[in-house]
Amino acid sequence: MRFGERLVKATAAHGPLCVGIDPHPGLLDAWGLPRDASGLERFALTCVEAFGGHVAVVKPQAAFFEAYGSRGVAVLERVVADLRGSGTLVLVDAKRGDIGSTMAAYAQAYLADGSPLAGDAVTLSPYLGFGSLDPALDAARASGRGVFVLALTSNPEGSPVQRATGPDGRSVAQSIVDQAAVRNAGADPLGDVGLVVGATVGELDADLSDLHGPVLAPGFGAQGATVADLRRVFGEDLRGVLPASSRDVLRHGPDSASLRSAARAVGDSLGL
Ligand SMILES: O=C(O)c1cc(=O)[nH]c(=O)n1[C@@H]1O[C@H](COP(=O)(O)O)[C@@H](O)[C@H]1O
Repeated sequence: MRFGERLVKATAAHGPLCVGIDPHPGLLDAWGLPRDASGLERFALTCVEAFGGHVAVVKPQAAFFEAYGSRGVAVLERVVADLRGSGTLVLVDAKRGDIGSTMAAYAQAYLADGSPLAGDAVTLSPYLGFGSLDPALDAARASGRGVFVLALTSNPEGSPVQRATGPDGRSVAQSIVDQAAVRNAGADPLGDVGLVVGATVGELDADLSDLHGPVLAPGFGAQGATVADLRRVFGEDLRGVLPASSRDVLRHGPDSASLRSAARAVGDSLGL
């Protein structure tokens, strides 16, 4: 089954919340874990126990694993495998983007069957040009996976770049939306090329109505965005929008039952 179809099924069963696994060093401290690969492993596997099979999508943030070298990457591989085994969709947040020929290697790592880092989808950065992502988009299509391309990010530094106007009068963000929409054309109910639009971005000034793809909306919780902000950004119809939260849920650890009920409470607060 294609990624878009699996996502629709997963959100129908569990609601649209995407929970992030972001093992910040400060969170390891707060959970009473050492700042090393063993602490990382305990943290990550507790998250797997808490969320696996209980939320639609889990998003491990690759940088926090890479920080511990090969042992950290091995933990990420285990997280990907265990979550997929539990039936939860895994969005590996690696924000990859490179010239096309190198992009093919990233696509092999994150989007090909048999690769230990390949979850169900990966985040991509389009700032070497949307077309440079083609090898990843092709690989995702071939293996039934998905991608989430940064369009309007949640950080304030993104805005001058992403809202800049190109020679054709469209904003950079709108041209990313439009190119993703071309890839999703004809997909029903949801295509496999998603976008990232921060819940904190305020006025959207981009038209998502032809996207036919999912939208990851990070910034919910710790970065200050609320349910009202989600509605301000996306309007009343939040179909296809996946609000994402990491620290606001993870601060309820290390008890896995408390983490799970925090995720449920945040999910319920969305009223979706
Ligand atoms: O692609 C992302 O996930 C992402 C895009 C964006 O615009 N802003 C953003 O915060 N993120 C990620 O979403 C997570 C947010 O974490 P919290 O602020 O703790 O909820 C981090 O892993 C960020 O890297």
